Amino acid sequence: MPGLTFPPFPDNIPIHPLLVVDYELIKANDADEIAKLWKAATELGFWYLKNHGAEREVDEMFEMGEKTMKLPLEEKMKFEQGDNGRSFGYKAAGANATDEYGNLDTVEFINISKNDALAFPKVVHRTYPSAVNDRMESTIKPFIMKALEVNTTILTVFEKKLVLPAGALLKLHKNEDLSGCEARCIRNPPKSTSDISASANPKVAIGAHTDFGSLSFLHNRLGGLQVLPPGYTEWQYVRPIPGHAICNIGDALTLLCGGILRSNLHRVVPPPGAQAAYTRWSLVYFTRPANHVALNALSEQSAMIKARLDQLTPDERTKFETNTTALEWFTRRIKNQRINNRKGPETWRSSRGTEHKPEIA
Ligand SMILES: O=C(O)CCC(=O)C(=O)O
Ligand SMILES: [Fe+2]
Repeated sequence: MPGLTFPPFPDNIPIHPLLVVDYELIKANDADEIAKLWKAATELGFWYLKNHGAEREVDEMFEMGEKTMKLPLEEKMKFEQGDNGRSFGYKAAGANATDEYGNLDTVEFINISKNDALAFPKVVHRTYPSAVNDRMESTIKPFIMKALEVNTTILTVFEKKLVLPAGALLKLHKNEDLSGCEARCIRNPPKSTSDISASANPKVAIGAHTDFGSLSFLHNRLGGLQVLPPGYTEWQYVRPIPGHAICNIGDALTLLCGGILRSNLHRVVPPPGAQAAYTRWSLVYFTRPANHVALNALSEQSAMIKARLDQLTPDERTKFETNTTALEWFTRRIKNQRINNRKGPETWRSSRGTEHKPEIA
């Protein structure tokens, strides 16, 4: 995959421009860049991140992903995540619903826990296929370390902007704590030529969702990611830009800050135009709070978060007092997406997070 050239991303489709944030300037504490990051994180919840310094690690992760997905299905299934709401391990194509009707997803992916990667060869949560183990120290750990650095820098900015005490967010995301933090490499198969010509209503690869955790650090090469920005009724594509990561806020962070930072609805469809004939690879690092963290707004630690909650009706406010832990939140969402657990539309609804339009599929 690295080095391959793809047909261009088409111009004649609805595209949503994201703000471009320069990571080097964020690290240098540049006030204008921090203002841009804050605007992106509070208005849409998605932005491009350039100069993140992880390109080499990202390419190597895609190589690892390709090797892993090339293993026989029978071998990969030995490491399947299962139906109990565990995320780590392999997920086969078609194991998750993409909507309340029970349509199936088309992606396979491998999720590698941060705790397992940092402790390797010690097993914290579970074991992985050989193609993962072979690259754990040379590729996966370095990628995770880069992603952690990026996400820690960004969380530190948010902590200040939310006028939280220093370390208030970081201490909920300690490296040594057990958490749902994971790296995910995703493969979506190419569409056949007949599918492409009949693609007025393309099959959804990953259903509409908000991410579960705090921050996502995403890398893709082909189009297919779509966002539903506030006030829109039509999905908008996000154009992949070489060397630019896509970052977004997840539910856990939205909940902790009383909704000031936005966790926006998104989904993945087959790549647009001539790109649809290619296998689509993507890679995400999900930063999530430690398992024990209660997902309630931090209003006692920030007058800004408290003021935000005070503007809400009592009903709206209860949304930010989930009284569930991060582990319970993830387990519920993951478990109810699994098609094997489906009883009816209510199962899909039970998998929902803070989505502002849960009925949209
Ligand atoms: O593949 C992509 O571009 C996005 C993947 C995604 O949204 C996810 O895995 O949560
Ligand atoms: Fe996502």
